[in-house]
Amino acid sequence: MSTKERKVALMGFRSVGKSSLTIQFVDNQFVDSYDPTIENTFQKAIRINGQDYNLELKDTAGQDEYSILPQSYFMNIDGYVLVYSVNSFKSFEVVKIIYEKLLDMKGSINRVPVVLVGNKSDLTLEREVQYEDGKKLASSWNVPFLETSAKENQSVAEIFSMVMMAILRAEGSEQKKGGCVLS
Ligand SMILES: Nc1nc2c(ncn2[C@@H]2O[C@H](COP(=O)(O)OP(=O)(O)OP(=O)(O)O)[C@@H](O)[C@H]2O)c(=O)[nH]1
Repeated sequence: MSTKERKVALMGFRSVGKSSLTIQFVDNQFVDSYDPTIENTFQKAIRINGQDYNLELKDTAGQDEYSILPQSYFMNIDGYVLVYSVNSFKSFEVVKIIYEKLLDMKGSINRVPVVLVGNKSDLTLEREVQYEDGKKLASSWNVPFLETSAKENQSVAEIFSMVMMAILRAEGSEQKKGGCVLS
C-alpha cells in the first residue's frame, strides 16, 4: 500500500513545549534549553491500522492572545495539536483564544480534528491548571485530551496517534476494527 501524507500543526502559547514534544516524538530526545521557534517542519513515518503515513508536523512560533494567525496555519493542515503547560494558567487561557480563532478561520470546527494537550505534567509542585480543568475544556470542545511530559516522554506518542485517529475519523475512513498501532 502506498504511503499517504497528513499534516498537523502544533499551536499554543510560548514555551509550553511544542518543539520539545515534536522533537521527543521525532528524535526521542529532550533538550532542556529554550530556543524560541520561528517555524519548523518535521517528518515522521507512522503506521495506523496497517496503513503507512508520512506525518508532517508544523511546529509553529508561540502565539499569544493578540497573535494574528497566518493563513499558512489553516491552509493544507489536516489536524491540530493545541498545547498549554500545566504550570501556566496564562497558557491555558491562550489555548482557548487560539481555539476560537481556529473556529473563526475554519468555520466548521466540528470537522476540524483537534487534540488538547496539557504538557509539563512532571512539574507537580508548579501546577496551576488541574487535570480536571483540561478534561472539562476538551469535553466542551468534544475533542480528546491528554496530559503529557516531553521531558519524561510521558504520553507523547499518544498525542500523534490521537490526532491521526481524529483526522481519519473526520475523513470517515477510520477502520472500525483493530486498534491504533504506531511504528
Ligand atoms: N519540565 C518540563 N520542561 C519542559 C517540558 N517540555 C518543554 N519543557 C521546557 O520548556 C521550555 C520551552 O520548551 P519549547 O519546546 O521550546 O517550547 P515551545 O512551545 O516550542 O516554545 P516557542 O518556540 O516559544 O513557542 C524549554 O526549556 C524546555 O526544555 C516538559 O514536559 N517538562
